[in-house]
Amino acid sequence: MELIKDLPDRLLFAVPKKGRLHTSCLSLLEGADIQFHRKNRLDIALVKNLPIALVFLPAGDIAKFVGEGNVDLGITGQDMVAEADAQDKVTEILELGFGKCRLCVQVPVKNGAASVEDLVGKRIATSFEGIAGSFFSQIDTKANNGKKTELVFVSGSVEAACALGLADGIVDLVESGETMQAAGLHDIETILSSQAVLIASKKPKHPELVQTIAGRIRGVIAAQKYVYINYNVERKHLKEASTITPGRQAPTVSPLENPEWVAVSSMVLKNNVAQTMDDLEAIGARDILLFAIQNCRV
Ligand SMILES: Nc1ncnc2c1ncn2[C@@H]1O[C@H](COP(=O)(O)OP(=O)(O)OP(=O)(O)O)[C@@H](O)[C@H]1O
Ligand SMILES: O=P(O)(O)OC[C@H]1O[C@H](OP(=O)(O)OP(=O)(O)O)[C@H](O)[C@@H]1O
Ligand SMILES: [Mg+2]
Repeated sequence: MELIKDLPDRLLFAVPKKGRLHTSCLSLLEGADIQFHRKNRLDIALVKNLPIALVFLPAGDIAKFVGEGNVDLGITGQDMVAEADAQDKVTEILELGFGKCRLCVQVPVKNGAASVEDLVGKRIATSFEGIAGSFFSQIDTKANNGKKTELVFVSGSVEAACALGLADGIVDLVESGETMQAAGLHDIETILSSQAVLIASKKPKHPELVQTIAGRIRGVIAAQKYVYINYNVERKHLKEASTITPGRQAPTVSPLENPEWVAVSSMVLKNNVAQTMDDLEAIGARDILLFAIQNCRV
């Protein structure tokens, strides 16, 4: 009760209460120094060091709450935003780099349809009724043979539907493809690609705090993407070095006691860093050091 009384003054931030996005969201909140204690079974937690309350909701409902302005901020999948038909009702602030997957039309490998056009008039099992519905209504219209594809709603374990005789194809998420393959299915079309996103209400009640949190989370994401590199190189190779490590604005160049040499430091993308170090070595750079970035604002 004490808790509910406190809510009106706080920014409400919706976070998936379980499932695929939950753990990554918690580490993002930790990285952004959003401190809270969640009581057992309680879906609301007051943040200790900011006027925020976290609301733990099913990922599938978060776009709706943000879109209607019930909460100012939320984290969910882009697929969920599309399924809630909320793309125009929310502002997508930031892609978060986790929860990456594709929403695909899948059919049995053995004797399944060869294309989505072959599924016209047949049955499709899915938990994405909105997206699959508009996708197949377009396919039906194009086919123009009077047949309508039938959607069968299932809330989970969608891949089982074909083997159980419930459907001729499914629309569901694929990440590694393991679940799809294990069920004897393969994908014949990708409807959309998705990842987790930070979304905000179009009319937030606490616009300044939205910016503060967005800035913090942006910093955590950037820190995960970049590393900091430091090396010495002969001044005559500085131009090539600057091309290899251009940094976000420009590399920092510091003089050394030996005037023919300079020290260079720069932020570089983590996913390409081995190649970057190879390229630096190839132009004679020495003492190449790599540092993790704990947090940043860029
Ligand atoms: N295998 C996956 N790999 C990556 N991201 C995924 C995967 N499955 C789902 N997601 C992402 O996570 C979001 C939430 O999915 P999740 O499976 O946690 O919820 P759910 O299926 O509604 O509930 P639950 O599976 O807990 O009953 C999806 O909308 C999608 O954006
Ligand atoms: O390509 P993969 O890496 O195998 O991942 C895809 C699976 O992950 C999700 O299911 P989840 O585990 O959430 O189970 P659910 O069917 O109960 O939602 C999704 O619905 C797929 O079934
Ligand atoms: Mg799931």
